[in-house]
Amino acid sequence: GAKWTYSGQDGQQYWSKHYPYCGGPFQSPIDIESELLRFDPTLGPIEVQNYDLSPDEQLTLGNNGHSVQLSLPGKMYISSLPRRYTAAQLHLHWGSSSKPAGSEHLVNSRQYAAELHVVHFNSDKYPNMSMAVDKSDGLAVLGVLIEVGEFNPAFEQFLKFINGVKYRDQKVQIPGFNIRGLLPPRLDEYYRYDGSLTTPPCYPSVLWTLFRNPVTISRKQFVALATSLYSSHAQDSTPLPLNSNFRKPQAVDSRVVLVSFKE
Ligand SMILES: NS(=O)(=O)c1c(F)c(F)c(S(=O)(=O)CCO)c(N[C@H]2CCCc3ccccc32)c1F
Ligand SMILES: [Zn+2]
Repeated sequence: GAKWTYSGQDGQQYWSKHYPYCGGPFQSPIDIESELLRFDPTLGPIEVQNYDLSPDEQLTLGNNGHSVQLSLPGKMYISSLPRRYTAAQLHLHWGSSSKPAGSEHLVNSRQYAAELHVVHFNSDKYPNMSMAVDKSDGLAVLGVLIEVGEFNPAFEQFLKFINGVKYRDQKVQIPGFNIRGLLPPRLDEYYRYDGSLTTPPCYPSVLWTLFRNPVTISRKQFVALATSLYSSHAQDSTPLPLNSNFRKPQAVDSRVVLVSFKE
């Protein structure tokens, strides 16, 4: 489709010109404010299967010009939702080294340094991501807030390869590792709401699960993420740094955010 960026002449306030859903309802991300929350006792712990990948398994780490993404094997899935949601890829959103706040979701207007998204599609109903991406029950994304603190060995399993994907469309094969290690310890505390892709085409097709507890990466790890990548191709004369790749919070309208925890 048409090119889009996070700022400038093709920036997020113009996305709806070519991608009408971006100007529609049920958009993500949102600012998760306390007064929107409703405790839902039926929200049990998130259960994931086959996230512990063997190092014999090869994953493709890539720079798609909008984020750094890691392809995930179809044996990984979420088993605690009414339908099986099979993993497709994970990617991140982050700020810049000068402005280290780059999460997409905010919690009571607090923006975290970065955010991890693990994208899954409803494989009970659809054969692949492409068929699921624009269906209202098509996708489920697990979101993890990231703050700067302790070094994170799980994130290092792919961050250590980031210099191999500096430029748009570069890809490298990396050994599998335990993807569960990227998630916070507690999968029973999360926010839940109906939303959308946070990039064009912004389809309102995502069941969002944002874990309550952030994880940490070290400042060195954050700086590597925020300063290593370019959205331009290697041969382009003007290298465009890839950072601050987060969409601003969208209107909540009459949506309620469910929470799996009481206080
Ligand atoms: N925040 S978000 O809404 O979760 C989100 C992103 F922010 C994001 F950048 C991506 S992208 O890296 O593919 C770059 C542009 O779409 C995705 N990809 C999804 C949706 C698009 C189609 C597709 C096909 C296969 C695998 C994943 C995806 C995305 F879902
Ligand atoms: Zn995302």
